[in-house]
Parts: sequence; C-alpha cells; structure tokens
Amino acid sequence: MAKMMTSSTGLLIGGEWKQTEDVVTIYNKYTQAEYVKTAKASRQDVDEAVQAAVQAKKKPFPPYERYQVLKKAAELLMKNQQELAEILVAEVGKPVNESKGEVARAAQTLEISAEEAKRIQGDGVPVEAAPGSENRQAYTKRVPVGVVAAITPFNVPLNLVCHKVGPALAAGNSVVLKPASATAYSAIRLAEILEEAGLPAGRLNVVTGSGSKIGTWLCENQDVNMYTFTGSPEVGRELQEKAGLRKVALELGNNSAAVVHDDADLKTAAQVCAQKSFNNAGQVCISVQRIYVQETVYETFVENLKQETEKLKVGDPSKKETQIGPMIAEDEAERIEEWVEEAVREGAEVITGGKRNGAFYAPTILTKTGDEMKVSKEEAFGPIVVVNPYSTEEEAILRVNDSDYGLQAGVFTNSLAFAMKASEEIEVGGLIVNDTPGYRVDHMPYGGVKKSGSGKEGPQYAIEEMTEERLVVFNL
Ligand SMILES: NC(=O)C1=CN([C@@H]2O[C@H](COP(=O)(O)OP(=O)(O)OC[C@H]3O[C@@H](n4cnc5c(N)ncnc54)[C@H](O)[C@@H]3O)[C@@H](O)[C@H]2O)C=CC1
Ligand SMILES: O=C(O)[C@H](O)CS(=O)(=O)O
Repeated sequence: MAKMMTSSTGLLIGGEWKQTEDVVTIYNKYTQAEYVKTAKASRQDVDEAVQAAVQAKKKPFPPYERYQVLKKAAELLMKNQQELAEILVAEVGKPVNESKGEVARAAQTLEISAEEAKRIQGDGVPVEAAPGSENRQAYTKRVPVGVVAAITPFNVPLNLVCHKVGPALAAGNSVVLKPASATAYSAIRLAEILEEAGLPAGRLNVVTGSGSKIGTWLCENQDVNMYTFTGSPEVGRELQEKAGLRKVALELGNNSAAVVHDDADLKTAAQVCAQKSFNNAGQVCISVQRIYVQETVYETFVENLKQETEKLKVGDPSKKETQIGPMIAEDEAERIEEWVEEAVREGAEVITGGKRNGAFYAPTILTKTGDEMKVSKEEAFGPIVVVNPYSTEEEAILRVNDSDYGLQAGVFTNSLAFAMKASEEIEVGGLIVNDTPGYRVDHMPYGGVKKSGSGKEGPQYAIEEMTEERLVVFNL
C-alpha cells in the first residue's frame, strides 16, 4: 500500500523551500484519500523563481560539475526507487511494477543527460576558404539559451520531468519547472534529490499551482528564454502564441496507429498491441489507439487481441500483479465512456470492455469504427483501441496518415519492401517496424510532426534545442 502523507510541500525558489497559504491537494488516485498538499505559487513567486534562475545562471557551473550532479542524482533515484515508485502509484494510480520502471527510466534519462553534458561541441568553420579571409579562423560553440521554463503533464510525471530538467541542466541552463498539479509530488522529490546531489541553488526552481495562471505568468516574464512543454495540443498552441519570438519545444498529443500486415507474426503483434494500448490506462501519448489489419488476417488478429486484452489484470495499482490501474480522474473515465457510447450509436461494435467503474475504464476494443468517429480521429488518452481491416499497403498508409497528428506509428510486417515504403510515406516523427508506436527508449530522438508538436526530446537532441549555436571568428 502507498504511504499516507500528511505534510505540505513548498515552492523551490533560489535554493529555499517556501510554504504558501493556499495549497493544492493531491489525492491518491485509487483510494481517493488525501495524499499530500503542494504549494500554490502567486505571480510574485513565479517572478522570483525566474529571477533566481537568472542569478544562478551567472555563476559558473562547468560541464564536469553538471555531469557529477546529474550522475549522482541518477544514482539517488535508483537508491530511492521503491519510495518514488510508491509516490507514482499514489499520485498517478500507475501500477507498482510500471512505476518502478518509470523510476528506472528517469534515472537513465538523468544518466544520459550527465554523459551528454561532456560532449556539447561545435565545429570548425573554414572561413579562410573565402577570398579576403585568408587570415581568419572560425569555429562554432553551443551556448545555453539561459532560463528554460519547463511545463509537464500528469501521465509520466517523473521521467517526463527528467527529459526536460536533465538536458536543460546538462546544457548549462537554469530551469523553472511547473509540473502537472495532479501529480506534482514526484517532481518535488526529484528536486530534493537534485539538491542532495549538489545542484547549485537557483539552477532548478519549482513552482506548483494553477497551470493556466503559472503558464501565463511564465510567458509574460521576458527573462524566460525558452519554453519546453509536454501536454495537450490546446495548451501547446496557446503557449506557442504567447511565447512570441522565443524558442518553444512542444511534445503534444497523438492518436497513434499500428499496421498489422498479413505476413506479420500475429500472436506477437496482438500481445504487444494489447500491452501498449492499455498500459497506464492508455494515458500515454504513443499509446496504440488505431490498429489497421490486413483483411486476410483481420478476424484472427482481433481474436488474438481480445484474448491478450482479457488477460490484463485491472485493479489496485499498489499490488504487484496489477497491470492496469484507474485513470487520472473519474471525469476522464466518464469522457471515455461517452466517446465509446457515441461510437456504438454510430455503428461501432465493442469486442471486449466497454464498462466503467468510478475512475476505472475497462480495456476496450472497438471494431467497425469509421475513421471520422471521435474514437479514431481525436486523441483518446484512455484505455480504448479501434481495429479495422485494410486491403492494400497504399490504403493502410493513407489511413495512418489520415490524422492531424504524427508522433510515432508502428508497422508489423516481414516484407522489407513494405517496411521501407512505410518509412518513406508515413508522416510521423518515428516509425517503429515490428513493434508498436509505443516503443521508446530514453536516448532516442523523440518528437512529432503536424499537431504532435515540434522539437525533439532525448537528451542529445533536447540539448540541441536548449542551446544556441554561436559563431566565433578570429581575425589574426
Ligand atoms: N508528446 C508527448 O510526449 C506527450 C504528450 N502528452 C499530452 O498531454 C495531454 C495530457 O496531459 P495533461 O497533463 O492533461 O495536459 P495539459 O495540457 O492539460 O497540461 C500539461 C501541463 O500544462 C499545464 N497547463 C495547463 N494549462 C496551461 C496554460 N494555459 N498555460 C501553460 N501551462 C498550462 C498543466 O498544469 C500541466 O502542467 C495529452 O494531450 C497528451 O497527449 C502527454 C504526455 C506525453
Ligand atoms: O509521453 C508519453 O506519454 C511518453 O513519452 C511515453 S513514455 O516516455 O513513457 O514511453
């Protein structure tokens, strides 16, 4: 069982923890009991956090020290894996094994960031090749953007924070972090761990509270140089507009598709699709939401997928055997219930699932769904998947691309020619052959096209986003 908490946490500003009168209560998503209270930042707190970041940035923090701090923090994350996993179980409702996995991935993200801190480099530029520049020499170097505002979502609240804070610090920036209100405690523990690892005061500041207010205040503060955001497309667009000419990196939604061709290993495809459609109750932006199966193997695949889905153990996230926990809130489960009911009214068939119990929504497979239905077209961010047949390779690719989004897609096939064609023609940031769109390891480039956002994560790539290229020319 996850620990009951009683304490209130504060804001981290310039190395000091500050309590506030107003607080936000985080609830245990399974028991609905009060779990922990987090501080609610005012505009003045946010401005002070940005100022602390500006001041910290003026003090030296060389790459080898960044390496040492991030490496140490990665070790401390693993030392505290059980405690941090329990926090994720409580505040997200994420099953304990998956929660432990998230902590391990968060540690890797920090460790990779640590390593990348030592290899931020520029290039020699042969300016002397131009007539009149014979006596010049030039090179580029990457310099930190300055103050990075990081805004993160509820679903993977530790690792997705590490994906922003790790590279930003590795690159030599200062950070003001605004974690999702429903799951902010893991981010606060991460900040404490970074302090314990020796992070200089003010390099990381944490402001909790209202997303829309803090987001607006951060955008209005001209000392912020860059925004890195993971969350919904609506908020992403708003942020992009408010940021003006400043840098913005956006990891937004997706209605991820997988294609199962007739030459694929159907059992394996069904097994991994069941896992990646429903893990974290489908609240993963690369969760499998649409599956297109070649018509000749369609019936067999649907049957396999049904069997694999019905094996999933739904229940108390603190129990080792549980694979699927509750959604983040009951109204989110109600939203999924409405979407499924609407699809059924429009002609869809429920193969398994289709039931809600409080914040739990049963892993649900729908067939006979038109591509224009909400369950296909919009991002569900819940435990539902739609499965439909296709005839030709061209049709499969066309239907995958018939989406406003383009984060990742998966293609199961043993045909090299089809895999190559898919890699050329499917419009996504990442195409995964013989696995689901839900495949991610933390050092790979990760980010979408179309409404799925702009910019890449993965420490090496995020560092590129979080630094500027500066040219230096010597006139000798
Ligand atoms: N591409 C990716 O890597 C991922 C994308 N997501 C997307 O995130 C969404 C679900 O996460 P949520 O936390 O519900 O998203 P959200 O967009 O509601 O919130 C994300 C963060 O933005 C803050 N926020 C809310 N309103 C804001 C505003 N007006 N200005 C600035 N910040 C604001 C929230 O407090 C939170 O910290 C889904 O659409 C999902 O696809 C989630 C995880 C990963
Ligand atoms: O953003 C998500 O929902 C994730 O990036 C997926 S993962 O990093 O947890 O695999």
